[in-house]
Amino acid sequence: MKPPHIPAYRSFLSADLLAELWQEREQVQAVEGLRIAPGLRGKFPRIETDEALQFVCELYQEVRAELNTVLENRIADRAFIDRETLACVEKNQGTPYSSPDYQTVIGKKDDAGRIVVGPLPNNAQDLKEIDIPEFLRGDQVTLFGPPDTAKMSINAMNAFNRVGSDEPAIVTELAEAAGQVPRWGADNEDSKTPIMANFLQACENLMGCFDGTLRFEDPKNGKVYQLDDQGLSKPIKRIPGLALPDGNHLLDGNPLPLHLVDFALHLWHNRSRPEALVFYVPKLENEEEAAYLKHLIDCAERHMVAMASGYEFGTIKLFIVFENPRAIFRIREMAAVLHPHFLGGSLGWHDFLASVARLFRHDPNYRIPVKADPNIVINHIRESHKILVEALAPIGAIRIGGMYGVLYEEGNPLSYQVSMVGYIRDVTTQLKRGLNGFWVAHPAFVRIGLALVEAWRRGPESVEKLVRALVTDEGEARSLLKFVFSPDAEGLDSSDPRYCRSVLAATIEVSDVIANDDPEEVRYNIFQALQYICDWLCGNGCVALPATMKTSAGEPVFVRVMDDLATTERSRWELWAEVNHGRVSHELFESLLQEELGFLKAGNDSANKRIQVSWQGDAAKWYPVAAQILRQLVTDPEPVEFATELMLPFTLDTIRKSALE
Ligand SMILES: CC(=O)SCCNC(=O)CCNC(=O)[C@H](O)C(C)(C)COP(=O)(O)OP(=O)(O)OC[C@H]1O[C@@H](n2cnc3c(N)ncnc32)[C@H](O)[C@@H]1OP(=O)(O)O
Ligand SMILES: O=CC(=O)O
Repeated sequence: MKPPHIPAYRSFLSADLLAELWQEREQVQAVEGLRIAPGLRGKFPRIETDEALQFVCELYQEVRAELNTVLENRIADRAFIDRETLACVEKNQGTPYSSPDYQTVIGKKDDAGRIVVGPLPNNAQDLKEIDIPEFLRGDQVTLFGPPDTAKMSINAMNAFNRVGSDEPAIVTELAEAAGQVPRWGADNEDSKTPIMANFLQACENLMGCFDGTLRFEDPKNGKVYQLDDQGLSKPIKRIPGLALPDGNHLLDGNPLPLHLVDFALHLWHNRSRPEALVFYVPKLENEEEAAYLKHLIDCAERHMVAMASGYEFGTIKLFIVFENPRAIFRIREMAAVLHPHFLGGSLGWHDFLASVARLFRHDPNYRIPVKADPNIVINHIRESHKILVEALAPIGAIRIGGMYGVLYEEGNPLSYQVSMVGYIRDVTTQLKRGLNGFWVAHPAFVRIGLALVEAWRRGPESVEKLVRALVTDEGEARSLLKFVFSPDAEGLDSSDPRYCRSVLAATIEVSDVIANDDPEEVRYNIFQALQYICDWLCGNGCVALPATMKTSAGEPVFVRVMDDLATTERSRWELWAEVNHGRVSHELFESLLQEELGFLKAGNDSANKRIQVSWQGDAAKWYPVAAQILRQLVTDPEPVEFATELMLPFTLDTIRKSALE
């Protein structure tokens, strides 16, 4: 038997499973050695053409050795991080967590002399000025969402024109006067269940967005969805991270890389539209990984130029999501490697905190900020935003903040108010830091976001007028305005020995919102993760889960919180740390898991605890699987790095069919 092309993929798809898949996949006559899941080509003949598949496979052959090196390095680097962290735990005996002498893996060198986590001593090399294409200049108010359905894609494209019936006049005035259109982060990553049909449908929907033909008639109510004539969002496609294989396209028995399949199919079909060739790249870790990406793009563009279609080198443009704790210290190096494709980057907090928690998993003193903390962006993502701006502003690159995900309940004024207060706090904080934009989860926040940026540009009078229109309670508005016009929270100076830890939000001893091991916090994380994983298994990678927040007077208010794979990874690493460092017993975890499963199964909502993902239909079959996956994620002493290592097989048709029988 031949060795696998990319052994790291075996942790997602076992050798036995791959052998089975290989037998049932259908041979593509035009491409030697390529087999595809039955039915896919028939369903998506426009996408899965012979020529496109030929291009995917040639590109893969050119880059696979380098990709393999990157993924093998990740494994070696994880092992180094874990070994060093355990050694630090020994050395730190008796040293308080807040002490400047407290040691971590940051700055430590491996046998090859590489600093695995942390800044390089000499990262001031000259960077070239970034040339932002005309169509991407301006404010970067970005709606995210999966392009899997035509309806959602059209709604995302038309977000600017979605004017609520009760939109305040000042929002209308500012949003229109801004002269900007939203961006749309067309997400093929954390808000999506990676079922191949979803990717191919998304590819087709995006083509329809670019050529203006996408249309949908909702069979439920006859409503027709089509693209507006003006004000359309600019789509930027987020491809999956490097770690994931694609079990649907197998070359000589090996799964192709999912990011490569998604990237190459999109490029192939949109090669004559430069506006379509802008991508968000998630979960990249350092300049070595950026070099792989550069190689992939160089090879891909060589093919494009050779086809003599007028294609120019450098057309592909990239935003990097600096959400990995290693990447945040290497922004300049990554920008340099990715020239001339690099446009800028974003930094949210969900994935960032989840991967920081993974990094520090063996340090029992490390505590992740709790999800309910309303000040995460303000207090914990402060230094990382500062680093992003300091690295990118001098070269004119675009810097984008993170996602605001607290949605209001329609028709509930208090819920609207609480959601707006959080939104305005996060947005104005990010604008104070010099960011050019941010992400939102739902179209209802797009025009308000554009209006906020325009008001900020105009000055305090406009900001106050807008805030008062959005937050009508006098007390709330007053304290919000005080916050908005105060300077940003103080951070640590970069000469402080704890600075790099503070960049990673790794300085918190106990959350002032709720302790991580409080049974209510544990219960919340279980309740959230069970519903999310179940919904993911059903095929919906993003869901708004019910939650309660408080007004500034302490009154509980019902809201909906955007949950995706990143927020669920955050929850499970928090649970893992509490259980594995012995602050929450296995028995307590298991009994809360059983109670939450019982609550979900009984389906009895209460006033302050509502169920979003009902135990019905397919979900009834997936809930027990979700519970087993969560148990494994939380209690395994050597947990998988990505939850998808356990979940990916459930995206494959054969396994889905037998699970649902
Ligand atoms: C941490 C990270 O990685 S962030 C990036 C990943 N996360 C995301 O991309 C978030 C994407 N957001 C979403 O998927 C959705 O907004 C959810 C799941 C959170 C909520 O969805 P729903 O509960 O269906 O929202 P709701 O019922 O309020 O939708 C109202 C309308 O807005 C539309 N809508 C809601 N969210 C979006 C969106 N993100 N893009 C486009 N349209 C949307 C719906 O299609 C619906 O349209 P309709 O009025 O024509 O029927
Ligand atoms: O990817 C974005 C995040 O907030 O995580």
